This record gives sequence, structure tokens and C-alpha cells, in this order.
Amino acid sequence: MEAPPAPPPALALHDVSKRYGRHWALARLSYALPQGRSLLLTGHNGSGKTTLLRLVATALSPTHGRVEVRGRDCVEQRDAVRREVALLSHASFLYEDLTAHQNLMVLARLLGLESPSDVADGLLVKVGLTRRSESPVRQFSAGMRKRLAIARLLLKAPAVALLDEPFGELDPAGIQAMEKIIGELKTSGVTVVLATHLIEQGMSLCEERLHLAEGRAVAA
Ligand SMILES: Nc1ncnc2c1ncn2[C@@H]1O[C@H](COP(=O)(O)OP(=O)(O)OP(=O)(O)O)[C@@H](O)[C@H]1O
Repeated sequence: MEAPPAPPPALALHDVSKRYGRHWALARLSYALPQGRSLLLTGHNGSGKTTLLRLVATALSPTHGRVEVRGRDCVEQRDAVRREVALLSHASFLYEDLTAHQNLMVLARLLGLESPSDVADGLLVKVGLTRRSESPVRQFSAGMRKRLAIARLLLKAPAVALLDEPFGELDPAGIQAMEKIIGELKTSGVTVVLATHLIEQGMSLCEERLHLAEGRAVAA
């Protein structure tokens, strides 16, 4: 009997380059992250981490090469990939005039969840925002926005969670809560790709590491 085919990598980069104008942000990057593993992305400011995460999130397209999520091409199968990935980024894309609770309700309804209000309440407890759940987001601090953004990511329940500087702007309690959430994502089988300058924290959460320097993979 033939062995079943091996599952495709959670994330595969095939000779990926990305150019902004005349500047190459990523250059000929190849990498494969096996399913069941999580990836720590490191590198100095401007080394290409955010660019790579945005390519995987399908917010950008590569100039050359191919990016695949669980065997699907991020350009040709963009919609399918978008259903599987979620990006926690610097720009949090929250609705400023809606409350924290309403922000989560918009997505919960879009996803057709049962009892969306209860789900939103539960997530606001998890990220420590219950006391401000009825405040409009425009009144939120940077750390509060980050907390709400991770709640929204959890609501989407992605197969691959792309976390760009998830600890930035958070207070010590927020960092602890974020570490717990990342641990829970991993336990529930989500592939985590984590870009951070907090290398110790990142190393304790991820099994694999990709270190970028000027858009190329190098030994850390
Ligand atoms: N929209 C853009 N237009 C032009 N150049 C860009 C754009 N976005 C990023 N770059 C450039 O691409 C390179 C990689 O940037 P990127 O944001 O991916 O790095 P990073 O590793 O995430 O940095 P940081 O640690 O500061 O967040 C940098 O030289 C940056 O100036």
C-alpha cells in the first residue's frame, strides 16, 4: 500500500522577491515551515519581516516567486488563503466610531456565528477589555487597540495567525495575556508566525526561526 501523501507545508516561500520602487525589500527567499510548527521571524528594522507577513496575508503580491499557505498560492488562490490567515498588524483596521463590542459584532455577524454577542463578550474578557467594551475605539490607547485587534483575530479563528510585533504597546499584564493567547493558539493547532524584536519571548513560543537581513535569510 502506498503511504498517504505528506501534507503541504503550513507556509512555503519559493524564491520570493518583493520590490518597492527600486528597493528590494525581500530577495530570493526560499523557506518551508512544516505543519504543526510555529515560526519566529527576526531581523533588524527594515529587514523585511512586515513585508513577508503581508505577502502571506495576501495584502501584497510578490514581484517574483511564489508564496503558498497550506499548499495554496497566495495570488492565484487569494480568496481561499484569505479565509485561512489572519494578520495582527501595526495598522489595526478597527472601526473608530464603533465600540469594542460592536467591532467584534461586525465580524461575528459576517462569519455567521451563533450568539455573536456572547462570543464577543467572552473575547473581551480574554483580552482584558470588559470595562471599556462600550467605548468607541477612537478613545482607545495603542495597547487597548492591540488587545482588541487580537480579540478580532481570535474571532476569525484562522488556521495561520500572522502576528506582527504582537507585544508592542502592551503593558506587562498585556504581554502576559498575549503570551498565553499565543500558547493557546498553538495548542489548538493554529500555525503561528511571529515577528518580534523580543527574541527571548519569541524563542520560547516558536520551534522554528527565520532571521532576515536586508530581505535575505541568514543564520541568526
Ligand atoms: N510601502 C513601502 N514603500 C516603499 N518601501 C517600503 C514600503 N514598505 C516597506 N518598505 C521598505 O522595505 C524594507 C522592509 O520593510 P519592512 O517593513 O518589511 O521591514 P521590517 O523588518 O518589518 O521592519 P521593522 O522591524 O522596522 O518593523 C524597508 O527598507 C522599508 O523601507
